[in-house]
Amino acid sequence: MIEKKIVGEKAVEFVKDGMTVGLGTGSTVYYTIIKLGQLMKEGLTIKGVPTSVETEKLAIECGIPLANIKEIDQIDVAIDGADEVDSQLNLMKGGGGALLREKIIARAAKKFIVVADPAKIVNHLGAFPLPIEVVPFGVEMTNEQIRLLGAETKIRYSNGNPYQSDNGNYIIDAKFPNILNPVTLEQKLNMIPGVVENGLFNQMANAVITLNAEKSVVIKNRS
Ligand SMILES: O=C[C@H](O)[C@H](O)[C@H](O)COP(=O)(O)O
Repeated sequence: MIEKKIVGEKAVEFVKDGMTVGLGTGSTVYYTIIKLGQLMKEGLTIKGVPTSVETEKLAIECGIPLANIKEIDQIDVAIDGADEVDSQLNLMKGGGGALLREKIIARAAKKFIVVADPAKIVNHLGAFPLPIEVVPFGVEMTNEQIRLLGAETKIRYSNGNPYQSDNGNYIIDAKFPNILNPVTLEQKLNMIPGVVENGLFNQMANAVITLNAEKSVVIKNRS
């Protein structure tokens, strides 16, 4: 999709020589990673910190050297996609199942930049089911606790088996009605035993790169 390519490529402007860069997961940041690979051939030097096995493979294919996660002293910028972005720049993420590593890297980064085609921009989060990473043990009980918060839930499946994240966990997709208070919901979900992390990234994005109605690139900064 051309919109994803435009916003994905624009994000490389936040990357400067010598930086350690958090590399998100998905079909939008894909274009950022490809572009960074091209720029490296022209002399840019960076190290990447991938948020998934899929992104790790892509970064290697693109010739981006990977930082050793145990030795990183700082991540200068992390760039990632989103499934939804609200007017406060709160995000819903995890459609691709990578939310846990993505959240760890985004939190550690000095700057977190989001690339989102215009279809991702919403007034309130919640049209997209919220991905929640849970440990496999007792998944039905964890699922029930999430349901009690008012969601319709589904354990995510892939090829007839529960989908497993890169961390060996399961994902529950939880359809809440409009999420009017994402901060409270994020906290409530993470208090449920068995929940590892959820896909609400509240007040984390420093900027969101998207397109306006005229298809021009706009950068929304969090106030
Ligand atoms: O787990 C996946 C990630 O949170 C993605 O960043 C998110 O799903 C957006 O992906 P895409 O750019 O493919 O729409």
